[in-house]
Amino acid sequence: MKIERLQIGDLRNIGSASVALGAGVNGFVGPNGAGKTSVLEAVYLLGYGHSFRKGGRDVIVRDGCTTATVFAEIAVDQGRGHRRIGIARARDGWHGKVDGEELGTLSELFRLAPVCCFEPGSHHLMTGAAEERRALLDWGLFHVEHNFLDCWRRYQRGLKQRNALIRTQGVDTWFEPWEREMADAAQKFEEMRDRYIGWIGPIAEEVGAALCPELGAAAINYKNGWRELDLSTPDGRAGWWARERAQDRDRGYTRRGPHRADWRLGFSELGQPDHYSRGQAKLAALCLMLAQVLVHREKLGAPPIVLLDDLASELDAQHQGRLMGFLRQLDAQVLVTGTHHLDADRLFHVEHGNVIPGPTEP
Ligand SMILES: Nc1ncnc2c1ncn2[C@@H]1O[C@H](COP(=O)(O)OP(=O)(O)OP(=O)(O)O)[C@@H](O)[C@H]1O
Repeated sequence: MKIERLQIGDLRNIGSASVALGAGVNGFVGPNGAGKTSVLEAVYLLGYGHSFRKGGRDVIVRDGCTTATVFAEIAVDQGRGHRRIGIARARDGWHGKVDGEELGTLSELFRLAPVCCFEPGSHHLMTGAAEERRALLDWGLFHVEHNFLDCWRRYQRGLKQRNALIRTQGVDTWFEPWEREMADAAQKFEEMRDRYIGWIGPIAEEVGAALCPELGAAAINYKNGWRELDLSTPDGRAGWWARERAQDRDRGYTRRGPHRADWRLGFSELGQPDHYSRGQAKLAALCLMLAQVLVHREKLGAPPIVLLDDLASELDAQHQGRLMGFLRQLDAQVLVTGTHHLDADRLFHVEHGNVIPGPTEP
């Protein structure tokens, strides 16, 4: 999909902006605090229903206003179809719309708006907690495997119930139905994760070789969250959870299962991901994101939208050049921000929350 027009209302310092985006690279240039990242944030909200920046949900709403809105006219099916999508952050929570219809759940909106983002905090993906990395993996699966969301939700519901029983000293027989439900859902979505890792592994290797050959060979390291337990036993996952109940009660939570899975991108010339420098962690995160862009394109026929925030301060000129060449080859729609001139197909000047098309002064 590609965004043809983006409309933003009362988001951060942007009162009202209507932006006609082009295919290819759209550059947003302006001084610090102008509102460039907020434009990217608006697009990100369509794809995730939350920001990539820290802070509560309400900080995105412009001071003194009640609701932040983002609407987009998008082209789908290689331009053969058009949809109107929107999201609003109001006092009572998030609201989504597709073609004028209010949505009961936002997942329909997210499915229409696949977005990948590389921003100044992306290095945390490699060096921070596993939760963010799992979310990234599951984002990829959500788009390419249609049953994923259903299985994932069933598993999360079961897990929540099991953890509640652990905390409230529930008797063993109450655990069994939830453990069976979790096992059924987990088996299905772990198969999907295995498949995804199988697809992305060789692609990540190629991306690493193209983007940062100096780091050596890239390889995905995936851990399924079971810490080597043999899942092929006759009673499988449910059996393990039953046998581990006593220890889980001691620890106060379910210690094993796909909710503890993790994945990272390692390089033959680097040490453990935990020891990556900030710059190395950024490159690894970028390679992982690009590999996801490629898997998405291969499975769904078109790449997701790519957001690159403050690229010039994140990557040196050589890596920037390789990245942009890569994205142009993929025919991805890119939104990139910077404080100086950007190499873009279409430029916008951003100042005091206004987004103005046209050439921009360096
Ligand atoms: N809720 C809010 N209401 C009004 N203004 C806000 C709100 N939250 C942030 N701002 C302001 O909006 C602007 C948002 O800036 P943004 O981060 O988008 O700028 P930027 O152009 O990307 O800047 P930089 O180059 O420094 O990263 C800042 O000036 C900030 O002070």
